[in-house]
Amino acid sequence: MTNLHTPKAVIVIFGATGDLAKRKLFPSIYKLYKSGKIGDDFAVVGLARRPWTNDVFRTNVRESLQNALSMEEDAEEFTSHFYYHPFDVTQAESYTELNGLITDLESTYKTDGNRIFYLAMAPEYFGSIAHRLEEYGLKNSDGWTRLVIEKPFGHDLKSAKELNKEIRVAFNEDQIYRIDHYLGKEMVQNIEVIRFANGIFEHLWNNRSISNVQITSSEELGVEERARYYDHSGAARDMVQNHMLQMVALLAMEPPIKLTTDEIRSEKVKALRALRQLEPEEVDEYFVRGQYGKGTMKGKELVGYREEADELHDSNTETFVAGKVMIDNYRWAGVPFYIRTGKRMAEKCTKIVVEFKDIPMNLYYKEEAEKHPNLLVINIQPNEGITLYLNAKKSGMGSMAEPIQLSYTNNGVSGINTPEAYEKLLFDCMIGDTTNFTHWDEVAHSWAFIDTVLNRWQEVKADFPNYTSGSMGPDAANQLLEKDGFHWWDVAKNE
Ligand SMILES: NC(=O)C1=CN([C@@H]2O[C@H](COP(=O)(O)OP(=O)(O)OC[C@H]3O[C@@H](n4cnc5c(N)ncnc54)[C@H](OP(=O)(O)O)[C@@H]3O)[C@@H](O)[C@H]2O)C=CC1
Ligand SMILES: O=C1O[C@H](COP(=O)(O)O)[C@@H](O)[C@H](O)[C@H]1O
Repeated sequence: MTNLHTPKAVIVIFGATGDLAKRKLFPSIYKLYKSGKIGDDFAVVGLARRPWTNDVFRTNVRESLQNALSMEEDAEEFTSHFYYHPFDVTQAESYTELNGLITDLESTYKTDGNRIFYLAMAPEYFGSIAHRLEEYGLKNSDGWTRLVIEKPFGHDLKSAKELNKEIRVAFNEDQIYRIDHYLGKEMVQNIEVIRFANGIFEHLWNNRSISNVQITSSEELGVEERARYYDHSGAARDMVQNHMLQMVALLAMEPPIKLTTDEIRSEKVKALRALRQLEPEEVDEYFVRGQYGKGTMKGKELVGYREEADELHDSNTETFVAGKVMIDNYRWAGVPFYIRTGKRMAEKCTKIVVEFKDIPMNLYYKEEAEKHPNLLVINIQPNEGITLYLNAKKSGMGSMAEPIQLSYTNNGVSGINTPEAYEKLLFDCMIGDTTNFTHWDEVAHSWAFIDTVLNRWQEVKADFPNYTSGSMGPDAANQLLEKDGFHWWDVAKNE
């Protein structure tokens, strides 16, 4: 299966017995293998403390493939590339042994000394692992070495800076792959193409033609098994600082002069630099937080966030955020970007609605009729596609108009939680393409923006719970738009 162009590497997964490895990473590597994107010149080393053997690990990998991909077929050959090494990241001697194991595998699998260190572990270990990889010579191979870091990258700007400093002692910026899995989603990657490969949009993509942009990423799931992590994080850190602001950057950036990593990242950074920094007293005007209470979804009674686990009984953590983000530059002055994300909402859906300004005089609708501005809807998940909302003449007599839709559905429609995004990002990492990973400057600007909101929220206790499970969040999220004369477009997710 190997050909000259398939990348070769030993992939070392720190935290290989954990949830992320099982749900996302193993299925992604398998899909790359099955599609021939990676050949036979690879090995995966799984690290974690529990005393597993290679056989136990391989069984675990097979189970993960069965669960994630509902596959029946035997994956014996694939899993033979997987090796398990009991390992405590806090123990120095572990690293020397690991180096020996990797070196042996490099000669067995002819991976040219290429090494990926994937940190699928709690973030408090990121800095020390990077440091020890350097200290114990694991970076001194004949090939390239890359460090993949999961989120969260810090808890605020200060801690993110400290973490970055620690990592940068051992790795250069171009060796660091900070994962934001939204950047691996097909339709998120499509934002750039829709914008810059279509003359009709680029002319209109500014404050003269667009009245507002709405980005929603709603989840039906609650906090699940992640109460410890989530309660320390909350929706602003978990979703807004990274995924939501990355989507804002892609929608707002200027066209890159070339499709190179540096040019694209530099345009995204410029957009993030232009985010209007709020004064603490402005936060309540621009941002709304929420926490889910009990409710019903699809006929099932659900408990509130505070009842999900004992330690959450008086939690002040937000499970919902809506915000108005302003971008103070020539293109976007005066155009609000509304963002909204939360858990236990009515549906699992991520979509972007670009609302165009009304024409000055519309003779084709009755004066009192509801307005039908043109909308461009980018459906990111669960279904993938674009819909353009236009107005056309009602068939028959007269000249009255009616709203119509032009829709494109992506053929590669994927279900929720498929490993697709990780598959693409892992491959990008193997071929050394950092475009769809977040550069430090993007992380820093996003934290600087969100820190103000979080600091304000820390000062003032919220009146939680304030939305029902199965709803679209607190009323205040609707009022945020209503006071500007807009409303959230409830466009169906299939369109
Ligand atoms: N799960 C998800 O859907 C997502 C996770 N992430 C991020 O991915 C990372 C991992 O998350 P997740 O898989 O959910 O976490 P888990 O808690 O499920 O897994 C943690 C892993 O770390 C290992 N581990 C813990 N302490 C040590 C140690 N001292 N030495 C060696 N191994 C250790 C555990 O194994 P053992 O106990 O055997 O040592 C386990 O394999 C986190 O940064 C998270 O924020 C990001 C997005 C989504
Ligand atoms: O990063 C995260 O994302 C998921 C939502 O991802 P999606 O691909 O299913 O939209 C979210 O559930 C999780 O809390 C967060 O850490």
